[in-house]
Amino acid sequence: MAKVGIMGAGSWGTALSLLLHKNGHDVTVWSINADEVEMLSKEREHKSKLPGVRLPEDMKFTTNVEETVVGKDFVVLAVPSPFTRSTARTMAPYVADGQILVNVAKGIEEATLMTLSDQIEEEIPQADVAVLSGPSHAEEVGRQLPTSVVVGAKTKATAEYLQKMFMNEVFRVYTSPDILGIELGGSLKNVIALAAGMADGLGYGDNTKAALITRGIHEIAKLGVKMGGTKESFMGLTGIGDLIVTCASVHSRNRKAGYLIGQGKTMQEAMDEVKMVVEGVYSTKAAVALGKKYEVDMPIIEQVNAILFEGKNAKEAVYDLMMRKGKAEHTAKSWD
Ligand SMILES: NC(=O)C1=CN([C@@H]2O[C@H](COP(=O)(O)OP(=O)(O)OC[C@H]3O[C@@H](n4cnc5c(N)ncnc54)[C@H](OP(=O)(O)O)[C@@H]3O)[C@@H](O)[C@H]2O)C=CC1
Ligand SMILES: O=C(CO)COP(=O)(O)O
Repeated sequence: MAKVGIMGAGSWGTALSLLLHKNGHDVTVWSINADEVEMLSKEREHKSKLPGVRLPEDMKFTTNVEETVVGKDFVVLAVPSPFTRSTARTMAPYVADGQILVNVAKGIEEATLMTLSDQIEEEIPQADVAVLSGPSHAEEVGRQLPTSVVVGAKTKATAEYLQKMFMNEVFRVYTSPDILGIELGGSLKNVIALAAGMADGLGYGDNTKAALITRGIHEIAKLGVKMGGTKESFMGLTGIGDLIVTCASVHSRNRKAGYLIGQGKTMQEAMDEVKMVVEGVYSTKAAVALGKKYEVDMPIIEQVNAILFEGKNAKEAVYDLMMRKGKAEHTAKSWD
């Protein structure tokens, strides 16, 4: 049995707490919100974020960071990306040399263009930072529906240790050394999922969605490989796998927000209606900036940015995408 701390009691933190508890671990969950801690301690269910999922009586909830970090075999960071750095900073004094921290959030810091694991390392240099990502909606993990994800770590030993800690008969965990590729796939897919939702909101069909998914992963992989990620990660669970589930699932917050925007709501109205974090909104500007920095053309992501932040109409954005100059699908083979 391991001692585990979970930073964040949103839908993902709650679902992973239950999974780790079911695996026999001793679980302490932190939230910044005292009301949330009181509610979870009393009701043993997160009615607004993970309804219908019963949490065990011996799971501890607290607002105390020290209690969640000190003496734990590993700590999971499950706060939305805009709060990753501030949360890591509050944890830093309590993290031991070599203590394993697993980031499960998906985002890129807009101001620095840093991945979340890089931010955590900057704030907590003594930590052994790993990531867990893949197609894994909290609602389905909470209901124990078969799910497969990837753990990325700097050493094989840490990756295999975490694989053992998280894995069970309904949660299959693969390992990978490609932390960068995993994190880029997980954050950039949210931008494409917003686009897929917008297409649904506009009343477009399955053909449109298939095109967005296929050309979307093309954009993500082009940028990701140029930044140093491995192509296989973008073609795997943390790339195309997560992109498919986020573009298609009724559970996706990004798809839902995109749908509402496609129906004519503003970005703020859509975010307010979804009520949970819409990470793609935060990753879009960073994705555009990375595209510019690495000189990678990312037309879908650029159109999402124009819709979200420049007031462009979603229908007009689709028209502009369709009417770009004709081009070859890829350059892997030519007539020459
Ligand atoms: N939900 C899912 O299915 C999955 C989510 N993820 C990723 O996990 C991350 C967390 O998402 P999710 O659990 O869905 O988010 P939720 O919106 O469900 O929860 C967010 C949590 O963050 C808390 N919070 C608010 N402000 C702060 C702050 N300043 N510092 C720290 N915490 C704060 C919220 O508290 P309060 O309620 O008081 O606002 C809430 O408990 C995201 O990056 C997401 O992409 C990854 C895979 C699956
Ligand atoms: O990353 C996720 C599933 O793997 C969750 O996506 P959403 O944030 O769009 O719900």
